Amino acid sequence: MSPLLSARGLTMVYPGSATPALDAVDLDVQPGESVAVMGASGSGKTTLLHLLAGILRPTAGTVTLTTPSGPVGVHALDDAGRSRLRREQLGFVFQQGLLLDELTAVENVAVALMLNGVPRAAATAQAQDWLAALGLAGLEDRRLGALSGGQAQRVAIARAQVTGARLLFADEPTGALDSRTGTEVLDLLLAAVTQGRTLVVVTHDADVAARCDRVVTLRDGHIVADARRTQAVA
Ligand SMILES: Nc1ncnc2c1ncn2[C@@H]1O[C@H](COP(=O)(O)OP(=O)(O)OP(=O)(O)O)[C@@H](O)[C@H]1O
Repeated sequence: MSPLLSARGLTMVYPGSATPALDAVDLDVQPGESVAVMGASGSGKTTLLHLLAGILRPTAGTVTLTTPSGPVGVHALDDAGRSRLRREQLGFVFQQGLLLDELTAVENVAVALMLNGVPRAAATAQAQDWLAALGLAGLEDRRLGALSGGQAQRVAIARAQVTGARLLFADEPTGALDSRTGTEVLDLLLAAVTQGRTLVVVTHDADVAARCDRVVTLRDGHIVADARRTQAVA
């Protein structure tokens, strides 16, 4: 099977820094797998995620995403191209950043579709369906700022999937949650994988990593381990 995402020689040297945050990393992500990215603080996890997802452009190396219309060299796209690719092809579950406190739950999800040209009424209907599927029926019209952390992460998971994105990126999705709520949020992310999506998740949490198909470990900008589980744990 050809990879959904393929990085070669991926290198990032931040301006003003003498050492690379990421150093010639090769990584293939297969469709339908869940990949946890682990490593000590400062090892390059978020940098890798941001390069794979076209949030950052690498200093050197390539990132190739297989899309329905063919392979795309993410590294070679300009800012507008990467922004469009993220909007149309990728889903993000970050601790903060994409969701707006002053919008309601349903508006936060619908806006992802509206940015891709879907009319408001259709976008709202689809957003409501996703929120209901993720256990937020009845909370659609509540402002995001008035939701709990776990509820807000459910909104983020709805938003990440409503556009039909096949590849989801999550950065510490359970980091700010108590363990029970964290488990529920992880259950929902892994359910997306069961339904055919692909997940790359940066985490410090060994429990999260233990439930992913594969664990990639970074140290000082290098991949030092890449372990695949042979059997899924229910
Ligand atoms: N915008 C930036 N400018 C300069 N250096 C940066 C920037 N972002 C990250 N770095 C540096 O790059 C290295 C990798 O950082 P990164 O955030 O990718 O690590 P991480 O493994 O995600 O860490 P954490 O677990 O603490 O979030 C670190 O040395 C960090 O200080």
